[in-house]
Formats: sequence, C-alpha cells, structure tokens
Amino acid sequence: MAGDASRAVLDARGLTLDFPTARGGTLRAVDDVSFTIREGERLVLLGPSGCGKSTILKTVAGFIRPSAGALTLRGRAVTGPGPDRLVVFQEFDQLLPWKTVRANVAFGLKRKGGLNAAEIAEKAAVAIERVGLTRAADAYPHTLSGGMKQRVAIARALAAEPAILLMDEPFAALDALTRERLQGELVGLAESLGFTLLFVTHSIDEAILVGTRLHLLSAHPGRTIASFDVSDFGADAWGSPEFERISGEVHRLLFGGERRRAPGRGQNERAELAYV
Ligand SMILES: Nc1ncnc2c1ncn2[C@@H]1O[C@H](COP(=O)(O)OP(=O)(O)OP(=O)(O)O)[C@@H](O)[C@H]1O
Repeated sequence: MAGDASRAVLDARGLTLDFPTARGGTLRAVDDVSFTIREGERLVLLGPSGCGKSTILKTVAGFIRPSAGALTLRGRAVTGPGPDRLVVFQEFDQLLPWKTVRANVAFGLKRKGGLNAAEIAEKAAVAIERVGLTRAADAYPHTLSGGMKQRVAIARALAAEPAILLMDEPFAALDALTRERLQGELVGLAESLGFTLLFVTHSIDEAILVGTRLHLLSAHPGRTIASFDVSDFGADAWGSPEFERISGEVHRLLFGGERRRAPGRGQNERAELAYV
C-alpha cells in the first residue's frame, strides 16, 4: 500500500447521512462532509460524541448508504462492504481465541477467497513477519500483550492487501498507559509499513499523535469545521509547547474559548473531548 503520496485512495464528496426516526421522519447525522485520504496518509475524524464519526466510518466500510454525496475508493464508487476496506475493531477482539496467530491471520485470507492453502500460508507468514511477530506465530491470543494483539489484528487485515484500514476508537476502553503505548506502536507500524488509515476518535491528543491529517467535525449533525496537516507531531512531540499549542487550537476550533484541563487530571493526562 505504500507509494505515491499524491494518489487519492478514498474520496468523500458532500457526504450526507440520514437515519429514519421512529416517528417516520429523518435524523440528519452527517451534513455535507468532504475529505480525501491519500496513499500512506492517516486521516483522523475528530469531533464530539454524536457528531457522526462512526457513521462516516461505517459508510466508508460499506455498511451504510449515504443519502447524498459520493464515496469513491481509488476512483470506484463504494456500493457495499469489500476486502479493500478492512475494519480493525476496538481492543482487537476480532481475534479468534482458539486459533494461533498464524491461523488467525490465515483465517482472514481464507475469508477473502481465491487463494490455495500454500498461498494462504505464504501470505500469512509474510504479514506476520512484517509486524515482527514471527516468533509468536504459534502462540494463542490470550498469551499476547495488548500491543502484540494489535499487531496480529493489523497483520490479519494487511495480509488481505486492503486499500485502507479503518479503526473506530480502538483504544477507548484501555487504561492511559496502555493506550499511549499502543498509539505509539500503531504509528510506528503505519510508518514502517506505509498503510493508509481512517481513524475515529474523540480524543484531541490521540488524534494529533495518530494522524497525519485531522478532519474536525462539529457537534451533531456533523459538518466539517477544518482539515489540516499534523504529520509533524509524532509520539515524542507530546507535551511540547508546539503540541500544546495545536491541541489548544483544535479545542478552540471545536468548542470556541480556551481549553480547561479537567480538575484533578495530572499533566500527563491527555485531552479528552468527553472531559471538557
Ligand atoms: N443506526 C442508527 N439509527 C438511528 N440513528 C443513529 C444510528 N446510528 C447512529 N445514529 C445517530 O447518528 C448520530 C451520529 O452517531 P455516531 O455514532 O456516528 O456518532 P459518533 O460521533 O461516532 O459518536 P461517539 O463519539 O459517541 O461514538 C447520533 O445522533 C446517533 O444517535
């Protein structure tokens, strides 16, 4: 998936998403949102709870049809789910506990179809090697650390050679330290393997750390507020004056006014939209 950074992988134009209500009306969840994700980019959708981030991700995955607007993947209209867009779920709990790492990765390939057993074994081994898990290939998920599970989940997705990976708040339920470590690992893997990512979060700091580009959405219904490059902010930038400045600026764009870190939260706690 690595390569020409100027090539659009995913293009969303004027995406508008409505849900039917119990009273026979419609609820507009997302209103006229446009963005482009290029090869190797990590675009983060960031906005308050209920602004439609997950709905957009599900639409990209092909589970929801937009009411208006267009969604294209490498120039082709998205009309339903496909192996070219793989979702890596929260806490990586899509791993099958009764299968080894190797069998979990192979399972993803079997589901994709079109490969014989030898090809599946070969592709699984390559994917496992790419994420640095060759030595754990015969281990079961419950014996792995959170970071290793993340790598298995990513290997399983990457083995199927998708155009883009989709992640919806994968770290939301984790403690702060584990979350920090996994964010760093995710960025490290994305940089070494060059995959393209659409990532959803409501944490400002996580968005800046994980993303190369932020797409800010307003409160319900989600509309685009701003979109900008944050590729200069790696894990080592966290807490720097420049990081604090951009984090404060994002908060101002989303909510207006200055950010107040919630009382009792230490300096090492990260900004969560839920807390402000
Ligand atoms: N299947 C559905 N049927 C009806 N309304 C829905 C459905 N899914 C989502 N919504 C509504 O669409 C809006 C956007 O929801 P969505 O889950 O996309 O927000 P979000 O930004 O991901 O929120 P959070 O950060 O809390 O996960 C909300 O008002 C939600 O109630």
